[in-house]
Amino acid sequence: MFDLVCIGCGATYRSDAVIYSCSKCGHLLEVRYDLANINITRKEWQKRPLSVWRYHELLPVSGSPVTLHEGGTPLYHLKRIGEELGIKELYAKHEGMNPSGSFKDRGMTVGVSMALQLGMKSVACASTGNTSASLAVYGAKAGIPVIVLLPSGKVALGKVAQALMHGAKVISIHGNFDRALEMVRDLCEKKGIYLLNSVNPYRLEGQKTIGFETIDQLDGEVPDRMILPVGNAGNISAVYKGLIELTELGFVDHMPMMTGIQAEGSQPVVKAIKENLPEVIPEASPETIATAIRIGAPVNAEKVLNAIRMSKGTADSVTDDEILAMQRALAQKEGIGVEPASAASVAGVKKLVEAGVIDRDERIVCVVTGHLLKDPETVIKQCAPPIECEATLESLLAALHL
Ligand SMILES: Cc1ncc(COP(=O)(O)O)c(C=O)c1O
Repeated sequence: MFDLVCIGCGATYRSDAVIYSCSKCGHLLEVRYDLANINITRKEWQKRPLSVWRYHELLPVSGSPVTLHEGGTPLYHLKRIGEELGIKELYAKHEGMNPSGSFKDRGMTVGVSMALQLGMKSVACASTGNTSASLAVYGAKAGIPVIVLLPSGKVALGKVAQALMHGAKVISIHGNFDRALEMVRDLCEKKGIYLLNSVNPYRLEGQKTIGFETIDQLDGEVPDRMILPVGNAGNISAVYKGLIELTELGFVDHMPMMTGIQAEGSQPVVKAIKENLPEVIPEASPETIATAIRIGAPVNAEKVLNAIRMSKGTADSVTDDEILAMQRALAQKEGIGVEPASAASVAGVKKLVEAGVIDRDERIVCVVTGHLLKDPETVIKQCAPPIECEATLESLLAALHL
């Protein structure tokens, strides 16, 4: 039903090969379906519950998946922030509402299911946090051992807590994420462990369903623009790929402009887009409060440049202050709690609208990628502490100035 195809030279690999990049030219692989033989209509999809698995005809898993009911996340209309920015149709797809609190679950339900399908006995990843939390959760559900490599001291507390509690072997590397990824790739190759970073083409298959759901939630309408925070650039590339499949199936007739937002201190993709470079030049020391996107050498560089350029989208960066201000705005004006990296997408809208790059008439969907509680330390630092109060009504009234 599908092949693994090299995005560089077009070499084709069997679907049961354990392989992450082309053995001939080294480029990344992607899953290609025989779309002419996919017998499904959008109407039939819509009869099923909104979830990753609504779209199983366009996913590689053949048996029962390892699932915790991922996907089916809300698409919120950002009325107040939209009004302030003069945009009528501004939406947030809240991926923090997945089982482990981030979009990674969409990738892991598919990735871990494929690990079992391929007969793998253990799985591993490097992570800025959410990937490790999600892999720990799905590894636990599948009953296979999980190894995760984290950049020491640079992972938000909630994510480390999840990886530990769900039973992963957690290794704290004295180096950044990019180095941890190199190490885990070597480890997996040498020890026959299944790699579940976003170089794994199956993970991206799960993540592409963000785009499918968005279109279903907009009653079949394609947003003018989809905006995502970009780190390793897997998610934006995945959503683009999925929407291309929908156009090839004739389910939609055009593509949204794919727009990537990075943090100012970690913006190799933005630089490549703005300077029209043929490739992304890695940054050696990325830095941002949004630790989830603190990545200097995105592995999906080639895919993201193609997604942004082919869809006539763009990329821009936002400062840490802009990220935190939008995190507070989402929490306090919309009731939507997201972690800093997620707020980057909406902060990017504000910047691009004010700069006149985004038209106020556009229908815009921001993907907010992870839940507020992932990074409690950054939250606490921004908020005044609770008011201490004696256990009497008098003290309470005084504390409330009433
Ligand atoms: C919350 C959050 N947002 C965005 C991203 C970036 O996604 P990608 O690496 O696919 O670009 C990540 C990646 O870890 C993340 O955890």
